[in-house]
Amino acid sequence: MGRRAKNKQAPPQPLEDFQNERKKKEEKKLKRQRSDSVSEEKPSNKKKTSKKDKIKEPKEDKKSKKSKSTKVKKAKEDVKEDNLPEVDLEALASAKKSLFDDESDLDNEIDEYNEDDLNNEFNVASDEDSDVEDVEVEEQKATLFSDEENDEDIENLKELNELSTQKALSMSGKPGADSDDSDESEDDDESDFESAEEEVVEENPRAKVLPTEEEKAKEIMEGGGKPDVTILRTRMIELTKVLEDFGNLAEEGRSRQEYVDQLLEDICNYFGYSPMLAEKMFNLFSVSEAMEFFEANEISRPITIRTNTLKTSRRDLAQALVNKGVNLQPIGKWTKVGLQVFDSQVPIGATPEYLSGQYILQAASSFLPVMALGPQENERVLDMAAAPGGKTTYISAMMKNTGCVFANDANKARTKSLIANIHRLGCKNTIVCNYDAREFPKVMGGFDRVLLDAPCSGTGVVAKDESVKTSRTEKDFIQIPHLQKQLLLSAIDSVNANSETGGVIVYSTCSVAVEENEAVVDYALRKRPNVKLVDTGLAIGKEGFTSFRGKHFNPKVKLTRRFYPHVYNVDGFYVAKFQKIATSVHDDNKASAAEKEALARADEEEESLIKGDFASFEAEEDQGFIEKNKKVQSDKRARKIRPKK
Ligand SMILES: C[S@@+](CC[C@H](N)C(=O)[O-])C[C@H]1O[C@@H](n2cnc3c(N)ncnc32)[C@H](O)[C@@H]1O
Repeated sequence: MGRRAKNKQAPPQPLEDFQNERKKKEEKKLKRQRSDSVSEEKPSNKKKTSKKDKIKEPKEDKKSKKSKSTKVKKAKEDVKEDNLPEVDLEALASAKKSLFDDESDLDNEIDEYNEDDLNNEFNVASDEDSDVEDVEVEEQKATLFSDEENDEDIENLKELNELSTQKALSMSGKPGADSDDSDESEDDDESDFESAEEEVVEENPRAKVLPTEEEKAKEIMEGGGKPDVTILRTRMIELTKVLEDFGNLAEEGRSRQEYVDQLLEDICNYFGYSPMLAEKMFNLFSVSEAMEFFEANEISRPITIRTNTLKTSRRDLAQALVNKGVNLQPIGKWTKVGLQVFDSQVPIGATPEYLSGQYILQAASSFLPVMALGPQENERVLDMAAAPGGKTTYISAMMKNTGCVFANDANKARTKSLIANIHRLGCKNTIVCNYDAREFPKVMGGFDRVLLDAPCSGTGVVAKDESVKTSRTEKDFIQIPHLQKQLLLSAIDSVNANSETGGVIVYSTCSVAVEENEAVVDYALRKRPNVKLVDTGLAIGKEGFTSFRGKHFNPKVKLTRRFYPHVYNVDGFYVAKFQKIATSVHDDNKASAAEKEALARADEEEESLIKGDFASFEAEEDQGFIEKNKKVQSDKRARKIRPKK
């Protein structure tokens, strides 16, 4: 039972606006928390509710409910309304603290970069319609971009987009061609918001939030087999509040775990996750941030395209597309090739520019591993898991069609789309191959750079593929990392440590699970001390975890980067960059994928055996044995490494 937003909303914000807004909100939140703690010092049984304490109701009901208290009891009474939209983003957006903190209208209806969907979605006016040029728009086009793309160009593009939007609105006969509806509604929201600030309600800080088993059974009965979404939403907000200030808000005699368990149950019912996955994702964040993450997964990410610089410049592409009625904007300062598409009067996956390979539909997060890889002209680069080629074609473009890119994928069927993209985008320096990537370096080694965009559980792209919510099992989070570890070792062994320009390995996944990210990187650092982690060089991203739920990783794992939908409005992603500092015996490894698999299995079994044996080595007297064992292991490793010449 996913709670996906179904209503088309205003165009999504560019990443930078999204982040600035988030920053402002965080500052506001801090301010609010500071003033909360000041007011806590003054004893009072009256509490002034901030606008974020209020549960924002759907527009038609909001005003009439302004004077009501936020007590859970009251909220439960409100459940009777039956006209609720499937997901009330507004209500979620204005909940306590940063819970569902994002008030921006980021939603659009397209779930995936499925070209047919995109074409239908954006085909709001016929091609002939777009021939009717607006004189004002024409004049603007002439000055759209100067030779060097700069901020002024971007401003020009914004203005041009506005004119183009107005033209589209007036052609479609929709109201608002001369006014900005979204602004108006924001003002409207803001005024409701402000008046809520002034409200003073009596509140029992230790209100009963946890339902009894009987109450839960009743909820299910009254909801016709499943709990009512409004009850769930209200309770999630209240549970989050309590968990964020447990000492002051929890009911006497109730444990934190009871609140967490209830919240997880509600998350599963409301958003449609399996209990295992809900808990796994919940554990990655603070309680309120976890709620933001779950909420962001209900909203599609913006449609983005990457300019193929082998064929055109972003400036020329933007101009050509704007001429056709595509409303777009640069994604953000961190990329010089990305454009965000707000809407279009033409099918975005079938324009002449698309068909002639001037751009590719590509998620913004997908640019990041290639930027971290930083391929140079005339290098030899391996893309180990390349299909359908979004990153291969970017690598090829960064190398300006020089050198050689080996684009490999184990799935033969998927190499068809890889080949099609390589052809369409005019990549002439690329060779497609079809191996299990664990066969490298037996197939070929000595690359200047290797990208491993690994097969993964897809927990970062739930907004694109809702099936992830229920299809992933515990076993996946053992088996997938098992494969990822072997692939990463093969990637490392396939790089030439003495490369004059590179010696770089980038590991990426579209998963947020620690098992597939930090744990894999940490494993590689342990197994291959001839590599070190280096800064990804990416302007955005959160630091990788150095410890997680009792597991400690190499401190350098901090250099890896995590990307989250609720923070950057991009798919959940992970990027790690290694530099190979010395050759090792493994570089000459002629083992096949099957042999490596068998070895990895034995290794893992041994590791877990050792872990089991060492489980009682916590005591101080055993510390000496542990240290001695570590030294023996590291001496063994050192003997295997040959220093870089
Ligand atoms: C995340 S996708 C790659 C996306 C691609 N890099 C892009 O940007 O378009 C992972 C790919 O790994 C491939 N794959 C899975 N197991 C593999 C293996 N053992 N060796 C090579 N490729 C594998 C899958 O077929 C899939 O195409």
